[in-house]
Order: sequence, then structure tokens, then C-alpha cells
Amino acid sequence: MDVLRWEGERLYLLDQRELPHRVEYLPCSHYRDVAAAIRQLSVRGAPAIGVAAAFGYALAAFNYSEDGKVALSEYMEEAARELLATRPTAVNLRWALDEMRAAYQALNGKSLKEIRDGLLAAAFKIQAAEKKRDERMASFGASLIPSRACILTYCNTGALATTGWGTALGIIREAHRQGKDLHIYVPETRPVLQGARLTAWELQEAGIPYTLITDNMAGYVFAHGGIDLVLVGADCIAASGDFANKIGTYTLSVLANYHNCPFYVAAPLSTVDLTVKTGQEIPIEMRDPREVREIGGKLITLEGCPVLNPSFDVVPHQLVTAFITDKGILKPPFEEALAAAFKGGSE
Ligand SMILES: CSC[C@H]1O[C@H](OP(=O)(O)O)[C@H](O)[C@@H]1O
Repeated sequence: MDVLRWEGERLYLLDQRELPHRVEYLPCSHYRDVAAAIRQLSVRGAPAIGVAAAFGYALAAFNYSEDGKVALSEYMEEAARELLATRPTAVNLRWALDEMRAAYQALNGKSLKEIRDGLLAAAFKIQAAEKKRDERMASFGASLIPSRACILTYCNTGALATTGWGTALGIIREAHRQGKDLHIYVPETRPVLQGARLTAWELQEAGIPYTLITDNMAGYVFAHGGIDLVLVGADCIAASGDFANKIGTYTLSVLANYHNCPFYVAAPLSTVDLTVKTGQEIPIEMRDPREVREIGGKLITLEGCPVLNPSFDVVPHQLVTAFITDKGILKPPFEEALAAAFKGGSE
């Protein structure tokens, strides 16, 4: 199932809010439709957000009319700003838009049609590059998975989150493909239930045995010796190796550490931002309180009940066993390992 499709000057986005029971695509004829889709989590997952924003930026060139009211470069900069503002934590969003703006600069002076075609090609190139990164990560990561393992993963890090093979879930799928005997524990991942709705569905589709648990059952599963390793994704990895991921990941890292359980993070280098020195500097997206007050759009508490809704939390690098990236497995000291991985470029 495609996370996104480009057809006839329109971007169609799989509306992940409707999964697993309805498969619906949102037609985006304007870049602001793409921005709205990212904001409302119709498309979500750090790499997938970057790819969608890349196509959204290309779409802006198709939205531009040569009526002379505003210069193309000004229009494109506004589109980049609006797309960038949709979600502040996922590094891939900024990384992809920087790549697209560079592509636009390289097309400067060309005809509008050449610019449109060139930006669309650049968006497809970004999507293809993310897919390649996923495949490399899956191969590196599968080497860490024992022939028989109970793995706890979190949120959704599969094809739905990257438009390719997936990050953490891509590793799990590759290990399963290699014939390893796996059982996956899937916390539901409140508030919007990416685990219960998306990861359970991807594992079912892949024929991988799993057990859905509520988030507050994770400690029980660890305490009853059920977890051999934890494998999660990331939305922002700082230069120190501190990283941000779905809210609740910090809790899992402390549990894993207490139970001497390896804690792995799978992410492409396009999720690393070396200009962010430590976890304290990672901007944490605060989302609509209705996501906590409601489940599936149904109010479960008092109207207007006071709510806290940070979408991510930060794990200190001391609790990370290794990062699995498209450039290999990075072990402590992470500052040096991340800098060295970048030396070869993030492609
Ligand atoms: C492979 S990135 C997946 C990453 O994104 C998720 O957040 P969201 O669903 O809000 O975009 C979560 O943090 C996952 O680890």
C-alpha cells in the first residue's frame, strides 16, 4: 500500500488516521493541503513527513501562477516556511526541505515547466534515497537480532512511517524474512495509538507474531522476563546521542536499563541534526489536547479537562545501547561515532 502517490499534478496521501479499518487517500492539489495533512497526522513518521513535504514543496511550483503578483522565489520560500512549521521535532522535515530548496536554487533561471519537472524529480529522488537508507538499516539491524527473540518496539516505524521498508520495524521485518523466530510486544502508544492501529496492522500483514499491550503494561512484561531487546525509531538525534522519539520512549529506556535489556534506536542519518548539541535543545511538539481527551474522536473525559500533550520525549544517550543507521551500527561514545558517520556524508 503506498503511503503517497503523485498522479497528474496532485499528491495523494494515505490518510493514516483512518487505518487499519479504512484505506482512504487525501487528494492534495495545493501545498497547503500537504501541510494540513502533516499537521493532522494523516501522514506521520519522521522520514515519511520529510518525503511528503518534499512533494508538497514541488507541488507549490505547480500551484504558482505567473500572474506577476509575487515572484516565484518568494512563493517557494513561503511554501517551505509553511511546510517546515507543521511539526517542529522531526529532523527529516527540515532536512528534506533544505534538499528541495537547494534543488530549486540549482534550477534558478530555468522555465517554470523545467522548474516544476526538476523539483518533482528531486522529490522522487528523496523518496528513493529514504527507501535505500531503510534497506541498509534493515540489513545492519537484523545482524543484531538473535535467532529467537522477544522484541518490544514502540509507536510505528514501518513502511507507513518512512514510505520505504521502515526503520525499527524494517529491521524486524528483515530479521523475520531471514527466518528468525520473533515475538513482538507492541504498546498501543497513546494518545493517537500508532502502535495499536498501525504497527499491529503492519506486523499482521507481514505474518510476524505479536502481542498488543497497553502502554502501562510495559513494566509488567519486562518484570516477567518477556523482553530480550527494545528497538525503537527516532525523530531527532542530537550530536550527543540524546534523542527524541514518541512520548513514552523515555519510560521504556529506563525500564530497559533497569532490566539490563539492550535498547536500540534505528534511524537514518537524515534524522540526525549535529547542530543540536544535546537533548535539551530538541524542540518538543505540544499537540492538541483533544488527542488526550478523545479516543477515535470520542470524548472519554470531561469537556475541557486540563491536559498535557507533548508528542515526544527525550532519551539521554547513556540509556542507548547502539544506534542502527544506514551507515552502520554506532556504539558509544556517540558524539564521536555520529560525527564520523557524517564524515562520509548523509547520503
Ligand atoms: C520512523 S520515524 C517514526 C517515528 O515517528 C513517530 O512519531 P509520529 O507518529 O508522531 O510522526 C514516532 O516518534 C516514531 O518513532
